[in-house]
Amino acid sequence: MSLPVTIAGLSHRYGRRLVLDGIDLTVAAGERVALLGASGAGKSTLLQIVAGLAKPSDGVVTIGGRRVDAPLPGVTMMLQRPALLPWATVRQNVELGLRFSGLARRDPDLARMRVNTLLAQIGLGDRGDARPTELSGGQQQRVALARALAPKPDVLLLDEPFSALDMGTRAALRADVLRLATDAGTTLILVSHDLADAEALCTRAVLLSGHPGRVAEDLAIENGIDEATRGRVAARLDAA
Ligand SMILES: Nc1ncnc2c1ncn2[C@@H]1O[C@H](COP(=O)(O)OP(=O)(O)OP(=O)(O)O)[C@@H](O)[C@H]1O
Repeated sequence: MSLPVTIAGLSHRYGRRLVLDGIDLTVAAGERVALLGASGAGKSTLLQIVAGLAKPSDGVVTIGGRRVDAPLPGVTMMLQRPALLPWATVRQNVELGLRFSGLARRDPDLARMRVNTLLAQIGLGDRGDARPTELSGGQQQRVALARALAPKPDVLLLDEPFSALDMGTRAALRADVLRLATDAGTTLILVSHDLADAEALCTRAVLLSGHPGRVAEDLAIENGIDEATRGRVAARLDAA
């Protein structure tokens, strides 16, 4: 299942500093949207609020009609650094996603099968017993992706998940995310300051201008973008 995300009249302050101002944004069920903006535009703050990890100063976020004021089941987040448990195996790290969802307890056989399938899909079918430290950075990020996708989330939130990776690994992981998210019809919100990430994964790009972050442009990108738009977006992303 996939669910719509609605952000209405959202503003956020850290202390007295306004970092997000009057954000209105609706992401349809199954839609894949990139949130782009220069460093400090408030992208991560907005994603954390959508994840229920922070409360906005003003405004409301709903997912599937349900108001978000704490993390909701069915919503998973993947960060720039994989944050795997170093003492647990690759398999146990992926299973963790299912413990939170309750599937591991309800149906251990199905849970085991799902973990095996995911490990095979990310090319680590034979590394389930390895520790994260025995894997490369790209492989660790794949495990984090498998963990985020294991509970078959309705909404997947990605915060710069590719930025620590080299170009080859980045392209491969983007392809993994795209395949797994489209197969499941997952609603996806990707935070990035890289237009190429957005073009690889998303059908729509929302640009935040900075200080405070406001929606500056909302672009359909699924059929590519023209050079003038590309230049304008690049200039905005470079603006610190
Ligand atoms: N916990 C915090 N306390 C105070 N200020 C914060 C906190 N987190 C972020 N900020 C500030 O809020 C603003 C927005 O930060 P945020 O991390 O959301 O931006 P971003 O667009 O994700 O940036 P980047 O691309 O560099 O990660 C920045 O000016 C940042 O310094």
